[in-house]
Amino acid sequence: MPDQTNLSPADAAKLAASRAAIALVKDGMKLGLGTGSTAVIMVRELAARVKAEGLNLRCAATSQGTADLATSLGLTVESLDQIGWLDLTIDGADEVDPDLNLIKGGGGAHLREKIVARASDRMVVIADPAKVVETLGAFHLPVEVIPFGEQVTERLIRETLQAQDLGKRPILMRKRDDQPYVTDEGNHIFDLSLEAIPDPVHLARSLAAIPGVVEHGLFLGICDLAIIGQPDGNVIELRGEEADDVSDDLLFGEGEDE
Ligand SMILES: O=C[C@H](O)[C@H](O)[C@H](O)COP(=O)(O)O
Repeated sequence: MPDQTNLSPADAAKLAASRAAIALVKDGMKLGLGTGSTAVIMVRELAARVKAEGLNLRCAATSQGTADLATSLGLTVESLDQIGWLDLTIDGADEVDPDLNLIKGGGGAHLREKIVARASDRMVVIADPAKVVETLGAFHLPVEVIPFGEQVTERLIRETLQAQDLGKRPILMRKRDDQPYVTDEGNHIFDLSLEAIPDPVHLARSLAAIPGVVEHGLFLGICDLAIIGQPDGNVIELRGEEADDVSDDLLFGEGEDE
């Protein structure tokens, strides 16, 4: 297992969060495995624990990349439909606000991630402190769209943003090697630079109502617990109503007034 002292502060924090989340895993559980750099650390730690303790788990992955990694490390990966319903999903996030609302999809996996998270009794987010924000939106909001008619979809997204006074900043099609980025489902992604999302519920509803939009990266009311790792190996847990005060400490420093 990696030694915390050899890691960058961000990776040490991700490792601390991963270890705390994995402590929630029990023998016989059906688990959802997230996607992204934090999830990679978590999957490696999980595989090490499964090997050491001989745990019997069934896992559903939120991306092909995670499925490949987990399988290569000896975890049992099945499709979500084979498993049916999950006890727990552990995933990273691009932003976490004091109400445990999230932006996800920086790695392009938010569609499968949302399906897997909603099919879980519990979703636990693991993150480093940089992911904790007061208001969602500094991170670009990923919106997965069907390639058919995507310029029309972009126009409808722009009109939606304008109607909510969010339309002044660019909408960029995500690219890889100068070509549109293609998701695991064969779709494309528009990244919306919004700076701040004052009413995530309103925006989420409006985006979901656009026909070519498959899924946006706002995860509202889905996360049950956020475990924020610290570079020194400690963790801070944000849950429900307590999250407000604790995330103030993370945002503004312990004991400081807002
Ligand atoms: O699509 C990717 C996922 O939503 C990731 O969980 C998210 O982007 C966080 O990734 P990372 O752990 O690399 O910061």
